[in-house]
Amino acid sequence: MSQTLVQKLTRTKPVESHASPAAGGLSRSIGLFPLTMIGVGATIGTGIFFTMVEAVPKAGPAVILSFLLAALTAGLTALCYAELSFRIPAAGSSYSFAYATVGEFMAFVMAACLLLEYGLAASAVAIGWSDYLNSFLNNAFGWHIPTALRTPMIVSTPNGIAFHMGHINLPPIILVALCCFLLVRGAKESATTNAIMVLIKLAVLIFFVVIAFTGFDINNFHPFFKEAGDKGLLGMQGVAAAAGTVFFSFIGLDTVATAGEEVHNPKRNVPLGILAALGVVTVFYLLVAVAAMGAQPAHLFEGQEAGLAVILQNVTGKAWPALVLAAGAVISVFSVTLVTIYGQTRILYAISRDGLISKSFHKVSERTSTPVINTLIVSVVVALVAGFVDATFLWDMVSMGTLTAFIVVAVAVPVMRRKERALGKYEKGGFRVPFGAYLVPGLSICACAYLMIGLSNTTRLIFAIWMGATVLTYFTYSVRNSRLNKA
Ligand SMILES: NC(=[NH2+])NCCC[C@H](N)C(=O)O
Repeated sequence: MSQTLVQKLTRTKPVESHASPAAGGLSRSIGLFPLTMIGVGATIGTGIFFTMVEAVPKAGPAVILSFLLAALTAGLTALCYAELSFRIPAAGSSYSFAYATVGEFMAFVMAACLLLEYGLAASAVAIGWSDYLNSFLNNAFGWHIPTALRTPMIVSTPNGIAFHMGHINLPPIILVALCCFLLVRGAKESATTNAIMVLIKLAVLIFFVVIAFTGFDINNFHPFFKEAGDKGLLGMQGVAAAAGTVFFSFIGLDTVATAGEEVHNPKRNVPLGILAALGVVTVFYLLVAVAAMGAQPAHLFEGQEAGLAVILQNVTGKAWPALVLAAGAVISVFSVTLVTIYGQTRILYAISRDGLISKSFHKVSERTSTPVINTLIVSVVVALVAGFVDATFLWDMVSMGTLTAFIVVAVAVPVMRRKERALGKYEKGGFRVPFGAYLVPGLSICACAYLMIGLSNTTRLIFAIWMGATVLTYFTYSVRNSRLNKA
């Protein structure tokens, strides 16, 4: 019996078909610890090394509250992801959640948001890596990478877009190639390499906290809020604005859910992995924020280019701690890029298996059990964007895509529970969002919508164009090739 258009747009994929991957699929090789490290690796990265410089001028010492607010927003979303990943442990993360609940069309829209959240983020993070590498080389050897080889062709200037012919940002391209090499070799190898890099970056942050605490002065916390006479937004308004800035540092926990088909015992490990990663990230960020605030007065943060490194230099009066920190940042951002590209390939894998995009994305190599063609295509696109485009274009689009994805996931929680009840299959046990099906997802939606308000009109316009292209693709290709047509 053929389906009407509305039936096609809202058809959902049965949960059972997510859970048991077909033969010739990905292999289960990742345990709880490396999985948690994937979450921490994807999340702690570029942001924490820089965000204080932008956030403290907005909130003053009350930036501590901004971190708590951002952690709360990220936490509400993480709870939703944890519940859904228990019910739908598939490689596609939020895309698969949407497909099982709000239907095929919304799942495809979600897929387009995820290309921003992962693909574009990978490019943006790789560009950040280039900056750290350069400052590390400069500090260590007094050598700069030549400007034409570390700046993009397409640049944003106060007067609009400018083209610098002959310029290419080479370091991020090399970084993406390295990540591609690792990811093609194997998921387990990549997870192990990642876990090692994560431990190094946590060690570097501990190093920062310990040294910064030796310069701790409680007076730096007075006055706690920005007061009348200060620049910018005051009191809690400043705190909220800074929370929007800090939030970026908390994105990435959902990467845990993209590993759903390569994890041992995913129904237990994926929810646990998300919550454990959230805990680790929150504790580290709060420690860093308190230590940094205690080490210098709030007004010093503004325009402090090298972020945390300068604080160490000021506290100790020596250059080597700053060097250690810069080296840590280089490793840290490497692991963010690696796992973000990993997440993107697994999401495309799931979409391709459902027939909504070309089949080549779910071809898995027999030798390495990794989706080789998929990984190559993703890497080339990520590398090209990173090599030629200015990062300022990218960050806001990443936030827009991510927040939209988070909202759809929150909607999916009550939909999923209802569906299971209706089918008489409500599963007891496992992880469930506390306080009923509506409170946490509802708060999560409000928090995300609030952060979205802060984004620029240009961002919203480009996002609308991107969505237009998505809808076009869906109607010209996906709706006709969906595997559910044959079901
Ligand atoms: N899935 C993602 N968008 N990952 C990118 C996360 C960026 C990370 N929170 C950072 O501060 O560097």
